[in-house]
Amino acid sequence: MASLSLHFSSATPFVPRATPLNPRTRTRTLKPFSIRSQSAPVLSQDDLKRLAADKAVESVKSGMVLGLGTGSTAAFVVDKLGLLLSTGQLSNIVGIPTSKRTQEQAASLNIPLSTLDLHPHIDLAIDGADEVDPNLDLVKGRGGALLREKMVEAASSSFIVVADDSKLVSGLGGSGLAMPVEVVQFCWKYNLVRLQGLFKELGCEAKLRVAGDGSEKPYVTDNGNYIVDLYFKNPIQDGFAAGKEISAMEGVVEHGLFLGMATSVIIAGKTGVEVMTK
Ligand SMILES: O=C(CO)[C@H](O)[C@H](O)COP(=O)(O)O
Repeated sequence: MASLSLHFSSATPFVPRATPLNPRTRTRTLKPFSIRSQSAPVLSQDDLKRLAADKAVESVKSGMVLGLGTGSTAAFVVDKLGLLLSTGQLSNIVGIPTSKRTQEQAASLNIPLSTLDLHPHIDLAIDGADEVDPNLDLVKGRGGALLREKMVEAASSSFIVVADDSKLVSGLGGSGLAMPVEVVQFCWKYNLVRLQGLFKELGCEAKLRVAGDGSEKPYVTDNGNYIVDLYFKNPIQDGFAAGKEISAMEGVVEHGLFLGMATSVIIAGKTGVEVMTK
């Protein structure tokens, strides 16, 4: 894995510099930049998300078919695309949204939209993530859009992930937050119990996601399914094996392990923006 770092401050311009191979991670920082700085600005988490989003949108060219992700970071990407289209800095873009939420946001910004049926080959998808490990493998879907996200991102020639540095983990499932599995409504409890049993040794607790509107009603995805959230005490050792076993369960529609899919990950942290590539 290689990475590109942008260290920011209130001063400009960026000044290219060389970085050595990191012996611990065996990664090299590519095309790095440092900055003549006085003091670093204080950035909120939303600032970081926007920085990552803006950096990713630099890869968008007029005429592209784009996968539009879901979530608060992806929403900054959609906002920026809307702005660049409205000012004529981009043109002839077609967006394939990964959720009804994103579809509504993009439509409100006059971004032309289409579907995977009409555009089965996507040039570039940009989306957020819930966890990013050192191999650029991901957990996604805490926003509930994992099925459409996986379909759209799998159909994309490039997939750029945008996130703030709170999403970095050393092993997937290691954040202690949910790893979602989309299941059909029919006998969801049967699958919840089976999923929990599958990961017994990782101290897994499985919970049905609720709507979050104050009621105990289940959360229903854009595809009419439920989500079982898996909480792990210990990280998943072999994501591919885990994904295969989850997918083999009848009634499981999709899981939130996005393995070998990201072509690069843009991470914004308090000290800069890092672009990690394989
Ligand atoms: O997978 C997702 C939605 O299904 C999101 O990309 C993920 O949850 C990250 O969201 P956010 O940018 O709001 O932290």
